[in-house]
Amino acid sequence: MSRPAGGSPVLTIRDLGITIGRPLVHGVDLELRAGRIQGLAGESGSGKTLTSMAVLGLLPRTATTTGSISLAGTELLGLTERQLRDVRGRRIAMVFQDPSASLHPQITVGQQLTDHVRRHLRLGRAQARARAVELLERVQVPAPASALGRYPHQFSGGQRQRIAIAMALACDPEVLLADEPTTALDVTVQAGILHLLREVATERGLAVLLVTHDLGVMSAVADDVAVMQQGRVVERASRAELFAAPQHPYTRQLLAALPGSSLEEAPRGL
Ligand SMILES: Nc1ncnc2c1ncn2[C@@H]1O[C@H](COP(=O)(O)OP(=O)(O)OP(=O)(O)O)[C@@H](O)[C@H]1O
Repeated sequence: MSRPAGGSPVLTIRDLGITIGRPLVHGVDLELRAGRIQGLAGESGSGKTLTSMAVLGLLPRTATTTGSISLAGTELLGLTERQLRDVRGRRIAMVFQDPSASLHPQITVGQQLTDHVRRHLRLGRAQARARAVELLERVQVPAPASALGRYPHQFSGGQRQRIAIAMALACDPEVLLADEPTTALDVTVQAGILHLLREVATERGLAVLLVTHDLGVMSAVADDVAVMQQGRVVERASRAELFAAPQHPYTRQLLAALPGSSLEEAPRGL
């Protein structure tokens, strides 16, 4: 598949509004670019997950949306469920906080990976198996060929998240949505997963949206960061700018909460 050049826009969100009973997300603009990691930060309830669910067409039926979400020129808002199924998993993949959300507990890892690539890429059995081994190798799961015969619970949490990333990469998507992908993991394991996301984004020209409440995670890998508060983007900047000179009081407050932050003296309760 031909890939957009590094840095070119892949997914554009314009003036996104989401209402579920009441307005919850207001006028969000975001641009995901090939090979770059766009961070979306903000405290619990600020609208990060709703924004990424809108991209996947996974909002509750009672939700109404306004604005535009465009994937390489195709408008996603308003697609039928059938059309969305073609986009989801194949062109836009996702990784969640809990890898179990993407892995079936009673089906071997090999079966899940090969089913996924056979369904979406129409590969034969042997080709699908070769692709599964290659994917597990890429995400550095040890002994990939024998890993195919094991069940998700036979792996550690960090390895399970690597397998979930392999599933996400299986169909060579253009966009990866990662919602709190390291929140459930030990700190030592977190760094490895973030490093892997960084590598695959760069080598595959993948446009990544990294949703997290944790600015420590953000500072490790995001190229650009948008900060949400109460359903709005209140600040956007490159990672370097955001951490060196946060402009919005809410961003300063989030940064001050980081352990070892030099902003610990920043005003609170804003
Ligand atoms: N299905 C729903 N029906 C009604 N309100 C919802 C629904 N889903 C989310 N909300 C509300 O929308 C707001 C934003 O939620 P969202 O899950 O996007 O926040 P978040 O920033 O991702 O937080 P968290 O990190 O806790 O997931 C919250 O006030 C939440 O209560």
